[in-house]
Amino acid sequence: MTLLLPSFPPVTVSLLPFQSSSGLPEYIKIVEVGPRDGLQNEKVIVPTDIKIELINRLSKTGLPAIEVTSFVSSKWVPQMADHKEVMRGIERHPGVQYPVLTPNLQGFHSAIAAGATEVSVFGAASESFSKMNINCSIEESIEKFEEIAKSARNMDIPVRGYVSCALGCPYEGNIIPAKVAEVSKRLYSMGCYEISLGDTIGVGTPGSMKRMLEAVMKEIPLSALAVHCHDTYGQALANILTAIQMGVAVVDSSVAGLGGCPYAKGATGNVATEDVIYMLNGLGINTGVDLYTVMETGNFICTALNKKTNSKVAQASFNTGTIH
Ligand SMILES: CC(C)(COP(=O)([O-])OP(=O)([O-])OC[C@H]1O[C@@H](n2cnc3c(N)ncnc32)[C@H](O)[C@@H]1OP(=O)([O-])[O-])[C@@H](O)C(=O)NCCC(=O)NCCSC(=O)C[C@@](C)(O)CC(=O)[O-]
Repeated sequence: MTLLLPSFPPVTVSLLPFQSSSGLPEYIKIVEVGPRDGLQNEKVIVPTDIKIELINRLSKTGLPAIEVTSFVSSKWVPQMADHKEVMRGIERHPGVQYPVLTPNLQGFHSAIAAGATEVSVFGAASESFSKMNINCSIEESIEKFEEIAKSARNMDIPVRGYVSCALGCPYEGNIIPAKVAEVSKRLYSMGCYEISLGDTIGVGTPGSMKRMLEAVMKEIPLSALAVHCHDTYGQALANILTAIQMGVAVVDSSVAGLGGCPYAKGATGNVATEDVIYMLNGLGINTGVDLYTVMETGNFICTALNKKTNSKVAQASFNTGTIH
């Protein structure tokens, strides 16, 4: 596949582990969700070899975690039907985590059989969204996640937990921070090592992010929190900055800003990994990720999908042929 990237010198990513703006984390872990969240909503089925190549390229960027696929029903999310092939086909790089989504024990067992070494359960702070997304109530979902957590513990498999609709729901609108804190606490108590707070439909603002995090931080250590922002209303970077100013040091993002949830109509892509890295580089925060290689990878997948990147940084770099 020909890369259309203009020829500019590889960007020098500043890796300054001890130099960060006052009060901000020195290192931010980026969890790349492009191969899963980024692709799950694509209408045309992406060939399995493209998905595998996307993940292999992302593995060479310095990203510490890449969400690979979902072990969900292919009737619900046809794009993820090749989960086994993708999981088995990727090259695994030392030091990179490759989590996959598992909604129930059936998905967990298939994931482990296909070679998964980390799983994520995905709950919600909205009853309606839980029902629409995984066909059960929040309470029923917790029971299913507890079964996964128990099996995972016995097998030494780390479990990450998502809480969707942390800043708003496509069906119920406003979600109170106390509900987000309650669901987060239950996931954390069952053994999820990290709770990723999802602004599923990208309606949050720095104000609502701050109020929600204040509530969750009363229940869960800051070190176990991540934010997962969609950019529907153009607030994602501002929301992430708010979260990291409050001490959150794990950020989910998607290469080229791909993404959207099939059960959250109208929600656009996740915040672009390129844009997050650019902002963090500017703040002197170390991510260990090479921006230029991520941009090349974004170009690869956008070419394969025949779509324009949602990353403002990649767009600006293509337009000007340079990067700052
Ligand atoms: C959870 C289910 C499966 C329940 O779906 P269900 O219909 O209630 O399941 P069931 O247990 O009644 O079983 C019905 C059929 O599904 C099969 N089945 C049952 N479980 C599995 C499984 N794990 N893998 C494969 N197949 C499965 C099962 O074998 C059976 O097959 P049949 O006998 O009819 O042929 C369904 O609702 C589902 O697959 N939902 C997927 C939802 C999804 O993937 N949403 C997108 C990800 S969440 C997200 O994007 C948000 C996030 C994480 O990014 C954060 C944010 O932005 O907020």
